[in-house]
Amino acid sequence: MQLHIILNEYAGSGRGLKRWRSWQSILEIPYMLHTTEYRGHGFQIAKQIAQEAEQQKRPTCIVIIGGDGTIHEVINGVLHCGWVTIGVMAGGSGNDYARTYDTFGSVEELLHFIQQPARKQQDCGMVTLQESHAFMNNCGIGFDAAVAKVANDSALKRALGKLGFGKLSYVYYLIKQLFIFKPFELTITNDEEQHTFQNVWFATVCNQPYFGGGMKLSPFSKTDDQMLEVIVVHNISAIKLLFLFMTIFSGTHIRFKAVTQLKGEKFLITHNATLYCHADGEILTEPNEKLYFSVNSLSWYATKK
Ligand SMILES: Nc1ncnc2c1ncn2[C@@H]1O[C@H](COP(=O)(O)OP(=O)(O)OP(=O)(O)O)[C@@H](O)[C@H]1O
Repeated sequence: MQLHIILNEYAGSGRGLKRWRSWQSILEIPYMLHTTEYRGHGFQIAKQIAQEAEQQKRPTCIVIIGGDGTIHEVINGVLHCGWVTIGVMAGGSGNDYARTYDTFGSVEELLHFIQQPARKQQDCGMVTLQESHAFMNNCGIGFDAAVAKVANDSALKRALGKLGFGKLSYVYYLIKQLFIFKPFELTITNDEEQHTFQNVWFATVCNQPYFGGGMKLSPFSKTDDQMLEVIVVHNISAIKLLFLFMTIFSGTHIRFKAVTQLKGEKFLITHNATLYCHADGEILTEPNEKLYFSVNSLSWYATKK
């Protein structure tokens, strides 16, 4: 099995690079190292590796050292390539992928996989705006995407990240957005049924339970059931929303009236507001008044311990 490593040195404010350095000296098998040089580079590298694996019919493992954004890019590059298996060594800030999917915690675990490869076929969600994007964790519009957008663009996140407190910037921007964000009206069409919600803070479509660095937003989501769940948070004051966020860590928020959960293979979400949209925490820049969601069943392979 050919081994490629895709490293985002900047993930987790340098955590990815630190972990790779501790591995590098003891990884005594052949591998090819690719370092991402810009946003979107992970997709390009992975696509190239998948094309070569396909042409040469060669079993290939790509180990990603990075966070959810890098994983998102790489898996989008290898969808439907049966020759590639994705392994991850979590090196990001939020690491929601690593909370559900198997990851490598040591070089020994990676070597064991190379000797006896075991893998599992996984679903991903698809969101179509002008283009289609796959997401492994979740894709959402509204308040959470607005927080991600301002935090990711901020100098504060970079400064706190260097000190190891990157997550604090999200808390700061979350509280700030509570006073700025304007709830909106949203319609979800699912299996011929139409649901309209007023005063929506956010709507997130989930392929796995975790979101925002460990919040159990969609406790019943599974990555191999060919289904997606959408969580809508609506009709709640800003202060109560702050308390609701605290209950999301344990997954108990779904008991509240302000939280609606729908399950299906397909959803159409429409709105007329000006909103940000994210997929696995990466901001999508296309217009998003109409979002088509579907599940792309068993479309990629993850390593299995
Ligand atoms: N050399 C680079 N310079 C700038 N940005 C990069 C570079 N390489 C990758 N990126 C971008 O960095 C962003 C963040 O990466 P990633 O999500 O892996 O880390 P994180 O945000 O720390 O982790 P998490 O998403 O788990 O919180 C991604 O959008 C990725 O495209």
